[in-house]
Amino acid sequence: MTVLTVRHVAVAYGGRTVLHDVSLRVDPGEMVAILGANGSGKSTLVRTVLGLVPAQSGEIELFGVAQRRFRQWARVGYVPQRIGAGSGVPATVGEVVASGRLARRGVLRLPRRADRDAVRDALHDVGLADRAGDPVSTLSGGQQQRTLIARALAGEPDLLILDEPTAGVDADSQQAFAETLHRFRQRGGTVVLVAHELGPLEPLIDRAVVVHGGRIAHDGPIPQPAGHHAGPGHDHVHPHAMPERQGICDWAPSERTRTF
Ligand SMILES: Nc1ncnc2c1ncn2[C@@H]1O[C@H](COP(=O)(O)OP(=O)(O)OP(=O)(O)O)[C@@H](O)[C@H]1O
Repeated sequence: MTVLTVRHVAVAYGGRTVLHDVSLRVDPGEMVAILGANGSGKSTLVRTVLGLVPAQSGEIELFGVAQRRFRQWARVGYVPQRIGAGSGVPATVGEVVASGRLARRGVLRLPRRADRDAVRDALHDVGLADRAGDPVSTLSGGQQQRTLIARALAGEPDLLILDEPTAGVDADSQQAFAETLHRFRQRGGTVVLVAHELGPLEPLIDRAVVVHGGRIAHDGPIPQPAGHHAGPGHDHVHPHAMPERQGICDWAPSERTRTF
């Protein structure tokens, strides 16, 4: 069973189509990066998967169930594009992370030991166990982002969807984040990650999907930015041999695209 299947999906905002005939499949345990230039449609794709934006046509399935019939949203953790976890909210780190348990325990039931354990483990996982009592506003941007990731992890999701989680995040937090995702995957989790730069996450990525102009331009190994032929990840994929595909974005697609 696939974790996520997107078939021939189109999405429009106010009559303007921004995703055209998008198909994508994510299998259990995979870590898939969605790459592409600003405005290419990456966030729209994940927001559509989550049901936050309606699809005009096509089909989406989560864990083998059609999205319109899917009810197990607690199995999906989502970290949106940076919103600033502390913006105007006087909550502590521990409170923000505990809010990630609500979908699991229900609003009307008091937290049980399993809830408290999940919050503690998630805080520990992102390296913020000693900051649980601090107001989120006193944290650095990277620590705030880690708080949001801990909130998603506290819900013990099977699928984690992250939109630009490391954008503008300090190197320490990026490294801590990579280790967190590695552990999540070792526990059997599946990850879909929207990113501009992969940085320390690159070794964890199984497959890259490049979105260009609202279409999937590549689905396969991580494309190496043109000119990086001597880089350690270079395996003789030559994007410059495909003039029609050059200049798509920072990520030059390779010819080894995956079809399904
Ligand atoms: N709520 C909205 N209403 C109208 N147009 C939108 C909306 N959200 C995004 N768009 C437009 O849809 C297109 C795709 O945007 P989207 O945010 O999905 O791209 P992206 O690849 O995630 O870009 P970025 O990296 O800048 O977040 C862009 O042209 C954007 O201006």
